[in-house]
Amino acid sequence: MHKPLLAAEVSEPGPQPGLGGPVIGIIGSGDFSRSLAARLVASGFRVAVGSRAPGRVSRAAFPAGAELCSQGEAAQRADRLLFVAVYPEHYHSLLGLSQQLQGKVLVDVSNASSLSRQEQSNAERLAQLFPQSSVVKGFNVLSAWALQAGACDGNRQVPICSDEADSKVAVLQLARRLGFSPVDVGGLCAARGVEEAPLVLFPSWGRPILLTFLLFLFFYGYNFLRHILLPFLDQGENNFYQLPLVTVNDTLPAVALVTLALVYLPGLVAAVFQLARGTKYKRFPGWLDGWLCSRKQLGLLSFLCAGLHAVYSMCLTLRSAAGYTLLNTAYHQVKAGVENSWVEQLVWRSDLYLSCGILGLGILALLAVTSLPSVGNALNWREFTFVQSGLGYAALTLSIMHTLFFGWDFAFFPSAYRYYLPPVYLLALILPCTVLVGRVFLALPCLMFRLAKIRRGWECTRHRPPNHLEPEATGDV
Ligand SMILES: NC(=O)C1=CN([C@@H]2O[C@H](COP(=O)(O)OP(=O)(O)OC[C@H]3O[C@@H](n4cnc5c(N)ncnc54)[C@H](OP(=O)(O)O)[C@@H]3O)[C@@H](O)[C@H]2O)C=CC1
Ligand SMILES: [Cu+2]
Repeated sequence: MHKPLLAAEVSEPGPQPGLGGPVIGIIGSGDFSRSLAARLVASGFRVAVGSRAPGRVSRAAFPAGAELCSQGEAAQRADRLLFVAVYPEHYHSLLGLSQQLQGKVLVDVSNASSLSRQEQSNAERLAQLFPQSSVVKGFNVLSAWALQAGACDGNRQVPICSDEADSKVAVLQLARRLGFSPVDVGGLCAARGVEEAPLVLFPSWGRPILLTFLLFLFFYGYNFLRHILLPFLDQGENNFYQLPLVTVNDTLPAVALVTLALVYLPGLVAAVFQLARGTKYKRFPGWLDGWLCSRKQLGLLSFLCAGLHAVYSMCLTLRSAAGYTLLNTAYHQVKAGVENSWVEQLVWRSDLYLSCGILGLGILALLAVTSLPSVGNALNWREFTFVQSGLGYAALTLSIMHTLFFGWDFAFFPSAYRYYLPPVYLLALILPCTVLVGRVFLALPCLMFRLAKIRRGWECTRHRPPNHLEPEATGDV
């Protein structure tokens, strides 16, 4: 019923380059206009770029298939779609074009200049200025450059909204033909959110960062209490010099270990849910969904803490305090007449924990690299699962071993529980060990086969033998 918005709409698979595809208009000749024109021409459309002063615009900046003309001419030449690539504060300067723009679809591509939900959206303002045209909001990609970037960015999602269904369909089709994945986000009242999306700072990182920060605060506070405050109050020991480096370095591995455990815990919880419900088709609770979606961020934060811990550890011996302690120990040893202070057991301990730590960090680095979209996309499904799950558990196991070797047998002596507080590494081990035990438990054949069946679509209620199904189906239970 709606008139074809693009000539190409009738003849799939789309307009042919140079063969007279539909004309798309663009008002404005700035950065966005140039990038859009290049992409439109490359996709086979003809383009009319309308400028206030076409003679002043550099012809070389636009592709050969784009025609530079006045704003009025562009409005007239456009078959139906016109992009408004002008800053919103200049929309009113286009009012003289109202006649030519009548009945046309105006695509508002502007981004918000600040985050303030109360304000009217730019698109709604444009719709008020041009009541005779229909306004569609869309194409809010991260930058004009992202718009131009070809195939590698092709799957980028672009939200699109409008109150006019026909016009919205036309813009959705155009976006698809330009290689984007358009998402219909509803009416023009959604425009404000669309305009603000490029301004939101790391939306998926807030909670993981907060969680990591809280863990840091907890472990740092615990270390401060156990190693600095209580010894000071109790025996007047002055260990405050440890605050900037030693205490931070005692805290970072604990945070890294617990955060890494938090990457793998939601997967186990999800498996338990599926086993208990006997189906994978029921939605997980919201908190679990959110947690599952934060695993990549948590993993990268864990890697950051582990990396910092490695750098801090390498600097430990550079400190003046380390030099003094070594000299003092040597002096005491000379006085006591001890010639050889080699303790075979402790030599093994330090070599083992260092080696496990280095290997664990190396694997974490590999995981971090494969979590980059460009690298992850190059792996097939099996490779990705192997790296993210198999190697992930290897990193977790090595980190636990690193901590266990570090703790050695000291945890078995009462002196480790100064002021009745267990050492921090013991606290940090609780969650990771629970995750590892949970994983081993799920690898038991009976659970593993049932879970594999569920993940292939088997449902316990549907596949039960009829005599089991009956009472439930009739509601007798
Ligand atoms: N959707 C997205 O992801 C992105 C959207 N944008 C949006 O695109 C729009 C244009 O951005 P961009 O191309 O970077 O900006 P530019 O400053 O590079 O270009 C703006 C153009 O507007 C034209 N214009 C028309 N009327 C006026 C006027 N009265 N005063 C000044 N200029 C006028 C000018 O062209 P001429 O002189 O030829 O008339 C100028 O080249 C903005 O609304 C911006 O928010 C920008 C980047 C990404
Ligand atoms: Cu360590």
